[in-house]
Amino acid sequence: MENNTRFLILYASQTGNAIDAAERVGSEAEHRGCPATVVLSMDDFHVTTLPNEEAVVFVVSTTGQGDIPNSMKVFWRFLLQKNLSQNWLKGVRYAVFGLGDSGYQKFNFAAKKLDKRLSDLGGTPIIERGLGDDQHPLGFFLFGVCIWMGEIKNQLLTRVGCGKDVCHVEFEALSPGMRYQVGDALEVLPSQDPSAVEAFIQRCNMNPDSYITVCIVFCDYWFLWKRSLCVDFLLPLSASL
Ligand SMILES: Cc1cc2nc3c(=O)[nH]c(=O)nc-3n(C[C@H](O)[C@H](O)[C@H](O)COP(=O)(O)O)c2cc1C
Repeated sequence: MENNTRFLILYASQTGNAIDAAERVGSEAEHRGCPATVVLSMDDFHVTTLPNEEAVVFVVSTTGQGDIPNSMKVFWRFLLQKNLSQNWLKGVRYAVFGLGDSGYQKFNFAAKKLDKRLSDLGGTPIIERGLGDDQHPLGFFLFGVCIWMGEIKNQLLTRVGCGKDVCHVEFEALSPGMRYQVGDALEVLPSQDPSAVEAFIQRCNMNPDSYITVCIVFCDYWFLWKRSLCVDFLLPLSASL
């Protein structure tokens, strides 16, 4: 992204999960140097100004029986107007991430409909839409944040709901000399921004050589999000976790 581009994250949530996901994307973007990241609920955004945006990430859940969240209703009604031209969103680059539950027949309908409409109005997808699933053992972030941030390709090979998930995952940054065999395990550790680590150490008045015990709290979706927060900040302080 250009330095002066604002990075807008618009969410629509019924019970709060999409807010957490949107804020997580926002903080990741800032962490990676995105200059102007704005996280907004859809009902706090003037939809008429959408064509002025250059980059927008939509984070929307599905509720009811394939329905959109209440906070998306005004936005969606406007987008459905027939008089909007096919070029209305020309120049707008977007990504859609849905939160849903494959136990419902209309899985992630809100995200799917939104993605199609944005495309029909001339928007350009930055990346294939991500569909989070409450049913997934790792929660919705597995299919979401990693894919959004462009780090890995992660494609589900098995059919949703078949009882076993097998994914095709591609890593771009493996060293060419690295040897591996079927069944080997690959550990992925987050890279650190040294200045953020230094600031954290100073703020907490810690000894940089000290060992830290990381306490991981298991509670549904918060697990991955809390874990990555801890690891991001604390890993460099510890030789082993
Ligand atoms: C009453 C209710 C209805 C739901 N209906 C659907 C649905 O039709 N399709 C779907 O994919 N997920 C459905 N879900 C799952 C939610 O989309 C999922 O729990 C999501 O994480 C909620 O995100 P939110 O807290 O941001 O609203 C439903 C959840 C609830 C509680």
